[in-house]
Amino acid sequence: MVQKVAVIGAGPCGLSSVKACLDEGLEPTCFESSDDIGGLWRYKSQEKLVPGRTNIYQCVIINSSKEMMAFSDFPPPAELPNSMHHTEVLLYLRLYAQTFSLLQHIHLQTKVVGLRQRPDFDATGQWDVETETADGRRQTHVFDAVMVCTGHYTQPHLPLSSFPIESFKGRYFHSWEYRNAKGLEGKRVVVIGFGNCGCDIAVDISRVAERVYLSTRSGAWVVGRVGPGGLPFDTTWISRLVVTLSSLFPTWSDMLERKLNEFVDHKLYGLKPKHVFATGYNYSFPFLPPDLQAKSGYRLRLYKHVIPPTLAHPTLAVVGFIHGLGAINSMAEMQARWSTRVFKPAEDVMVKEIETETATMNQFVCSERNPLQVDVIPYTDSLAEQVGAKPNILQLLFTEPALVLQVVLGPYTSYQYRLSGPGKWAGARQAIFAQKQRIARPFRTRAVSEEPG
Ligand SMILES: Cc1cc2nc3c(=O)[nH]c(=O)nc-3n(C[C@H](O)[C@H](O)[C@H](O)COP(=O)(O)OP(=O)(O)OC[C@H]3O[C@@H](n4cnc5c(N)ncnc54)[C@H](O)[C@@H]3O)c2cc1C
Repeated sequence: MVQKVAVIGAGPCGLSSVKACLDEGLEPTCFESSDDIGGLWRYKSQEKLVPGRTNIYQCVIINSSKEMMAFSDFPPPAELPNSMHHTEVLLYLRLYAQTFSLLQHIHLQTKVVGLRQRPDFDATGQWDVETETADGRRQTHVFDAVMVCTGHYTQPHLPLSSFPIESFKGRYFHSWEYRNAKGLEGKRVVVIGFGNCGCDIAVDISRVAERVYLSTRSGAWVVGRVGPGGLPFDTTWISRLVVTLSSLFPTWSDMLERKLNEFVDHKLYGLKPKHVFATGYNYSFPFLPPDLQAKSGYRLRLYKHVIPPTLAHPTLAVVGFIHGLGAINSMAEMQARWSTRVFKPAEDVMVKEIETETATMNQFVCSERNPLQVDVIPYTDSLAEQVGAKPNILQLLFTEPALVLQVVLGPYTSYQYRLSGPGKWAGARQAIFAQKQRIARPFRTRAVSEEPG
């Protein structure tokens, strides 16, 4: 029977996994390679960047809302703004960890360097987890189950093979390295990539640079956080503007061969540009057994995006390795709750579902560049249904009409998944109306923006 669970990583997904284990009466031990919790949400200054670790830039503000980022049983304090700065997300995560006494289960500066099925895995489902502490001490521990919560923004994807970059004399770097616009004052900068990071960074640099070009392969809609007159958002069609050198030319490589030299030779603008590659990330699990590795750019073959279907026991869960429109936290929290109560249908059932789902998503949402996408609500609902936590809107309509209005008309939040079934939180109703209440906890702890990495 599963009792001892290793949780790898103490970012948002690791924290909610530790909590899910505790809720189910399991014994979690969380290994975190850095010296603090918070994962991606701990901003590190340039000199503290460690290859293989997640990073954010100084200006990161969440791209959803604080209610969408909330865990289902922990509404963010009313004092926090709707569009939280990364320091406030970190604060929220610290409060979450403190409130549910998660810290005592976390071993900091302890990196997982190996994960192997034990020789008697077919009988026991157990794993050998090899860890290394900051002072180089290695240890192997036996666990009944493992939850991998290591994030996936650690390995910058630099598409240099499409760029004759050797002939480019300006400076270039990936958004992973970007901290702030310092050093870009008065420069001409090309930001390549039109995702969240690309847009954020282009805006940030535009405050000090002489000119910023944002490069995209295709047009897109841009939705502002606040529109004119305080309306919630404003939409602007970004045509294939300058934005893009690549739109001037059919392919990216053409673009660089023909245009970059002009930049570099100062013919076009008379200044060397800088390039910021906001071109996404590769992913891998360096410590996983080879048969469970996935090729970058491919969807992992995981049942419910969590469990490898081919293992004799469902004792390995990958949490938070997907994304969709919205926040990761609530989806990942549901994955954690689901995997701690794991059940295992026959292998062929899992494989069939993976194939059907992959085909559907490839048709509508995913691409080779974006293979981790899911349809958030149906996906989270499907997990919730299996742990008995899917909200029954019809029933709620009679018992909690105000709540239904919030669930149906309000922002997509995770509170609705604590309304019934196991793990039901008595305060879920209050959580829905969290904006109106204050949390009786010291809120103004240290707002951390610079931390040791
Ligand atoms: C710039 C940027 C902005 C974002 N903005 C948003 C947003 O607004 N809203 C949103 O929902 N999401 C956003 N995201 C996505 C973000 O990744 C998730 O919100 C969230 O941080 C994922 O949590 P995680 O726990 O999976 O990973 P992480 O936060 O990356 O944490 C992983 C942890 O695992 C540890 N770890 C890794 N390997 C090991 C190992 N071998 N042994 C031990 N520990 C290990 C790491 O040190 C780290 O602490 C953003 C991402 C980026 C890059």
